[in-house]
Amino acid sequence: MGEILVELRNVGVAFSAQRQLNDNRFWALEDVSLSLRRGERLGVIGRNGAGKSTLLRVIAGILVPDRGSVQRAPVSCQLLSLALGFTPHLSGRDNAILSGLMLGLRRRDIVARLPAIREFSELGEFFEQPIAAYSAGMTMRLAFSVAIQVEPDVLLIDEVLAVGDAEFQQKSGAALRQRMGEGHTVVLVSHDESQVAKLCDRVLWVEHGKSVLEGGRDDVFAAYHRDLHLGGAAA
Ligand SMILES: Nc1ncnc2c1ncn2[C@@H]1O[C@H](COP(=O)(O)OP(=O)(O)OP(=O)(O)O)[C@@H](O)[C@H]1O
Repeated sequence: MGEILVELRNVGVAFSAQRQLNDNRFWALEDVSLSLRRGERLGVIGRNGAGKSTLLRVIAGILVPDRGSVQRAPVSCQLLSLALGFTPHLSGRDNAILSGLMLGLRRRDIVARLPAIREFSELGEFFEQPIAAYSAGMTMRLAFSVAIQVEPDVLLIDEVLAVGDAEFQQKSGAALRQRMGEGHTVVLVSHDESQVAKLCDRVLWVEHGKSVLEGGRDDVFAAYHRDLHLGGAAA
């Protein structure tokens, strides 16, 4: 087994906006523990609002938990999410450079990869346009192209693969499988079970901010389906 890259112990995250509305703090994550090892392909499943995106942000180091602990080896983590990351008034090219810089690459190394990023994204002239003009699908193409070329140690994917058209979905899925085959570490949040089944071997099921079950893909899916069938007894 690979070394542990990120370890979460009994992590909880409360959001301040909802904290101010009433005295009961709202815990988007209540108690999640997880060890992510090098080369692992982990899927995260759970119903809407279960805390999956919040969990990815904790793994990425964007959110600092309000309780519990996070230990991270010195690795670069990139979060692919439509909800954050890009600066709207900058072009695709400049956003790609910024993303690379934030991942710790040297500017000249990022610049050397720009042609490949542009080509993979298939954005053409839009690559030079402010991304405020992009559709959700185009933003996803840019984010995915940067991630696949910049090669973070840990790639965290939040529901973005479903946004592209069928052709780009196939291409990004193939690139991801190749990346995974090379031993890269990936965490994928998705409601698309076939996507998770294709790309991940281990699955974490999260419900109401708590980890319910973590293990082999088939076992966790079987338990999740039993629970859905019973109307959410585990939740
Ligand atoms: N910035 C925020 N401020 C306040 N509440 C938030 C914030 N982000 C998330 N939440 C709340 O935390 C809970 C968990 O949200 P999260 O987005 O992590 O769930 P999810 O499992 O990814 O959901 P989905 O499957 O619908 O994308 C939800 O109730 C959500 O409304």
